[in-house]
Amino acid sequence: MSVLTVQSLTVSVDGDWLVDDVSFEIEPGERVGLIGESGSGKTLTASAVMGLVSDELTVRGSIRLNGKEIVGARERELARSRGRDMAMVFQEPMTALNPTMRVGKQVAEAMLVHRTRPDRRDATKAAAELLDLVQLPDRAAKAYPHQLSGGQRQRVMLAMALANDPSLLICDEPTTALDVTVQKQILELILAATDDKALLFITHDLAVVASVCERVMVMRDGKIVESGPVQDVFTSPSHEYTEHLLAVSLD
Ligand SMILES: Nc1ncnc2c1ncn2[C@@H]1O[C@H](COP(=O)(O)OP(=O)(O)OP(=O)(O)O)[C@@H](O)[C@H]1O
Repeated sequence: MSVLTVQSLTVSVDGDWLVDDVSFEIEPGERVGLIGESGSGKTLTASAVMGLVSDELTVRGSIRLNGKEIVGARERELARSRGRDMAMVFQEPMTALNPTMRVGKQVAEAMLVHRTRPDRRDATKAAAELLDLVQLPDRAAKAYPHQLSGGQRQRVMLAMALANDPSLLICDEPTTALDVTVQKQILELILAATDDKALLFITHDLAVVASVCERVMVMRDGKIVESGPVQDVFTSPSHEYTEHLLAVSLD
């Protein structure tokens, strides 16, 4: 069974279609890239999957995570899945981290809130192991977010996202704000950590898609205009918009 099945997803505001009849599936262990120019609807698609679309927008269609419907689900149900069955890493970790809590504690809290660890002692130990997994030094657990570099903060976000071993990980431009060396390290961590998971990876960077994903979907004006194996789409695009994206990325 697919981890994620999206069928005829639309997101609209006042009759404007921001996401327009989008359908796709992601299997366990599959890494799928979502590319497209700014404003094409990539983040909205991911937000709809996470059940995080703001109230003024209307979401229609079906999004099933491990068979469970997300569209129309109650906030309580969604909150139970978010951070446990599905997790998301954003471009700017500062907005997702609590500035007043040491990062080790934040990672532990991610587990305690979902009761995937029996007690705080156990969660603290697991948090230290996760921070080690994302190659942060031991002392990082005691740091506040502002005391870490952008790359280190993104490692914390990844540790938090992985804390409850979600079956779906969504990364939305996770490395865009980082320099090339750090970007490469974080991408390697994401690759290593998502071996058995479904990964939806949003980016502007086609080279990143080529190094991370097996399959890619190209979005334009809220629609998926082309999708397929990365190799096929990038070497012989069938849509003129994909050709355009490829040409722009080579500039
Ligand atoms: N709450 C909202 N109300 C109205 N329009 C919105 C809202 N949220 C997003 N949009 C619009 O929906 C469109 C798609 O936005 P989205 O953030 O999904 O684009 P994106 O492809 O992720 O772009 P970027 O790469 O710049 O992040 C944009 O035109 C945006 O202005």
